Amino acid sequence: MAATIIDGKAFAAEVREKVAGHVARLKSDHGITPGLAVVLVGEDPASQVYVRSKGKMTREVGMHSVEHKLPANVAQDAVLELIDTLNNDPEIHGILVQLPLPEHMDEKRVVNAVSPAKDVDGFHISNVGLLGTGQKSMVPCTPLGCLMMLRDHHGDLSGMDAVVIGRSNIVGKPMAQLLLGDSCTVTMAHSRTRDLPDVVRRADIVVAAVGRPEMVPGDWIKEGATVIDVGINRIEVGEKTKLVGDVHFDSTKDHAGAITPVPGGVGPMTIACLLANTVTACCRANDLEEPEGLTA
Ligand SMILES: Nc1nc(=O)c2c([nH]1)NC[C@@H]1CN(c3ccc(C(=O)N[C@@H](CCC(=O)O)C(=O)O)cc3)C=[N+]21
Repeated sequence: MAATIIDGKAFAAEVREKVAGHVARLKSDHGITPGLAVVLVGEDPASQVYVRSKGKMTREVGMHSVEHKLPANVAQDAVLELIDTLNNDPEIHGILVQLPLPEHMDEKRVVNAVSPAKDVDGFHISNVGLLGTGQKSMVPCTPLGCLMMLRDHHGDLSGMDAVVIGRSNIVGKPMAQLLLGDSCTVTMAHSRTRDLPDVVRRADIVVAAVGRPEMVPGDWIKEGATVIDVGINRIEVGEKTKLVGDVHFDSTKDHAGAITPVPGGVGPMTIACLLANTVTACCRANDLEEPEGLTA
């Protein structure tokens, strides 16, 4: 059976439209404009592209958008100072520090300097702990976007067998927590997992988040399973480059139940969830009821 292609691009546009509605309501009813600050250190061209598209979409939904670009050789203390200023700025409800940071910086220290209430990436240890204990938190954007697509496709995920491939702090681990929260039976697989193909073959839901182009072949995927491909890998094909996921799409698309494409799957949802998290943070900061369906 041919898989349903889960259109992350269209879904993300719907999420952004919902966000725009809440932004309009916050402005008209409360005189509040949600604000997002993005901090970019260094000149990595790929990072610059993401930051630009984030800024554009932030403005499109009517939010206040600020970008801080710092040179790669900036002192860590200057970044910490900027974060402190943003933490205390009442017009800013969300702060994102683009990762990775240059080598000379202590990434944990910088990430944990962001006020947990404004931590729209959900990377601060307080938010990690809250998510891990099932308490209200800021939820990392990529796993949140994956969860939204899974809920939309399946409704209830309860009792489903989910395998997450990849154990990163930004995707794999929080993804597993969210799936557990929705009562899946969760297996975390990684580079040392024995018999990875057989582990993946059990899964009703496969989330691939390893960052290795097309490493999951179609014959690892159970007939009818749902495949969420988090990988965004740029590979060379002859003279050109193209984007591929962590899953080999062509060998999977004919027997999976559903699959997210790359591009146009998880990526656009990640940005939409960043905007959703900013609205959520803004509502919480102002003791207003937060929108339904935009958080875990
Ligand atoms: N603190 C932090 N938070 C992040 O969320 C974060 C980060 N740092 N560092 C960099 C990565 C990367 N990232 C992407 C988001 C959307 C697309 C996206 O929308 N991609 C398009 C394709 C874009 C293209 O054509 O290049 C797609 O998949 O359809 C890609 C990559 C967020 N990141």
